[in-house]
Amino acid sequence: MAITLGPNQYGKAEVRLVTVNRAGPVHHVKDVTVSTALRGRLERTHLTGDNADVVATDTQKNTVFAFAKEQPVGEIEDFALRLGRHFVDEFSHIEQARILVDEHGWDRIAVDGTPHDHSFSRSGDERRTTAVTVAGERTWVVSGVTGLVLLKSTGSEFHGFPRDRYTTLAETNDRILATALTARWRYRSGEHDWAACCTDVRRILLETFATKHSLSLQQTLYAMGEAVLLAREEIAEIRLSLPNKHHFLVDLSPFGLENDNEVFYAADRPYGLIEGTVQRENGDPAAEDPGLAWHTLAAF
Ligand SMILES: O=c1[nH]c(=O)c2[nH]c(=O)[nH]c2[nH]1
Repeated sequence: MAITLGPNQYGKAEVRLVTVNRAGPVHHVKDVTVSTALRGRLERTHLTGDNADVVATDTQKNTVFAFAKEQPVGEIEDFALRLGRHFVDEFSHIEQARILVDEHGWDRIAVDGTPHDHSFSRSGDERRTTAVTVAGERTWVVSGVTGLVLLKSTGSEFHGFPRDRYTTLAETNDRILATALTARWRYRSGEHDWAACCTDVRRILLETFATKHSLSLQQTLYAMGEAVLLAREEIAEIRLSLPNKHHFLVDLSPFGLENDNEVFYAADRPYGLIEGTVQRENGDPAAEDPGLAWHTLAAF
């Protein structure tokens, strides 16, 4: 039986990088987590242990820090594109680089109502993300937000689903709808105003979640994605992952109390997980291989 090396990649995962711009008395902090992954002609190290083609993961990590000094990090998409291009251009046996960057937000602490020059509080769990793939001359940018925790206390129903002998869920015309949203959108090829687009996508996602009367989380998912694609020409497709953070009405009848949709048990797990892609019908002719933009390795 012949055995061969399948798809592979390697890199440094989760480099924690913080930069401080000290150009003036008002400091600016950039806090990111960077993962690099390189692919290419890497048979030699796997098959023989000859490391002549291996850009050490330690070197990859150092490159992240050096790049952050040589030029301001700027938008995470631009930083990832610079890093990815460097690895592919610098090393002939490296054919693809995949750079993931998550940005952690810091808010200025207000002192007597005035934003402080150099003191910050963490913005919360929400993060802006990007996944850049550089393959030869081509690049793909998939950006997103994750950890966006949302809740609406009414305006959500769920009924009409099939009932079999295992079904116990009550139909409802008024429930809490809550989620911790992850959205990732693939840009059409080209340079875009990454920050402005991200801000607008986030606004659209929130406004649609708030205003769309929901008959299912699936319907809400589609409405959110559709609204983004209608508003932002530069986005080819958007993928959404919406855990259904169930809020169960507590039975207060043992205590002689009526629960008028006011007291809930917020369950931790299990949770429904609703995921989907919203895309343009005629595809994105600019992207020859959109799959490359998304995947890690099939096996992982
Ligand atoms: O919006 C929902 N979609 C489902 O598929 C589902 N399934 C379930 O039990 N509750 C819900 N809610």
